[in-house]
Amino acid sequence: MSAYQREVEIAQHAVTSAAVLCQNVRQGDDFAALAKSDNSPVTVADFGSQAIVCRAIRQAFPDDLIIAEENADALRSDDQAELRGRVVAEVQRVLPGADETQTLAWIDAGVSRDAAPRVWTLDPIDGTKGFLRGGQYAVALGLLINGQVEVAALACPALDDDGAIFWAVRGAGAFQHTPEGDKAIAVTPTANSAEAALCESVESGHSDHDQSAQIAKTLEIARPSVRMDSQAKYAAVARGDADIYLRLPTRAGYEEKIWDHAAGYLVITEAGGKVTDIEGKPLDFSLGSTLKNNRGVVATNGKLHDTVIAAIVAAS
Ligand SMILES: Nc1ncnc2c1ncn2[C@@H]1O[C@H](COP(=O)(O)O)[C@@H](OP(=O)(O)O)[C@H]1O
Ligand SMILES: [Mg+2]
Ligand SMILES: [Mg+2]
Ligand SMILES: [Mg+2]
Repeated sequence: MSAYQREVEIAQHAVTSAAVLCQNVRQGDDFAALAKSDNSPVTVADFGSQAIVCRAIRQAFPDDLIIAEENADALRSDDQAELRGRVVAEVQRVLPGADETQTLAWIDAGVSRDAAPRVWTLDPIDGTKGFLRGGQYAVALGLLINGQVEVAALACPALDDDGAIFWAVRGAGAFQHTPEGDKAIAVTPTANSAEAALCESVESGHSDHDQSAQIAKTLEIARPSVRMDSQAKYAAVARGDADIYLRLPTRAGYEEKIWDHAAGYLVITEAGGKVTDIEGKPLDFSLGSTLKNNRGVVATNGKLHDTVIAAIVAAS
């Protein structure tokens, strides 16, 4: 039996169920968002997905901690009774018999923020803006042991025709789930930056598009950059659809959240690629909920990594 076999099974199953909930919501006629205190959106599906995944982890590994993006505070308030009811109803479509008290408690199982020897990190919907605009989004789950990402499960429900599920175990490879079984995935062999495909966020507030255009020019990249929401970008590089993912800081002081990167990081790394910050420093997942020792993120097929970092240094 390979290491973390049970964790992989639970994680894959959890993100798959959560992806069903998200697609159910997206296929409905109303998936309006609530604005959080930082003005970013959160939807019925973000809450529902977090409930589904946290419940699965709680059941299988009752002692594990979970650092997840959302919490149930807003849902508990009297003026959000309607939203709360819709979240519970969506959870019940996937888990018949679930009640309101359980649903809110499952969501709040993800409120850990501190580092721990064994802790999961969950983004119930990464790319909520993509989810809302009909673009890409992901359900991203990672297991950190002593600050290292050991297990990842990444569901991209809007990728390909029927969605795609990726998973990885440190030292054991990265895989895409298919009806015929799990298929190992690998990055491209591209070593000439002029032939590379670059991807970045759709949101210019999340990653500097002007600077990436400048870097693409330095690297003589001929193709226009592919803009895509969520950690689907990590999956794209991991399976060779793209060669480079740039996430260039738009404002000083923003700390990247671990749930935005842990799963994608392991999937690319195990597919043969490389992930660092914009200075080429390894991402440090050992510091709690943010990557406070890093700035931005650069993911590549590995072969192009040093060239890309050099181009970023030259551009800044
Ligand atoms: N100023 C900023 N810089 C970088 N990332 C940011 C940001 N503000 C928000 N984000 C993050 O960007 C994520 C989406 O990434 P992308 O733009 O690649 O799709 C958001 O995840 P959520 O959608 O889970 O909130 C959010 O955590
Ligand atoms: Mg968010
Ligand atoms: Mg996110
Ligand atoms: Mg999110």
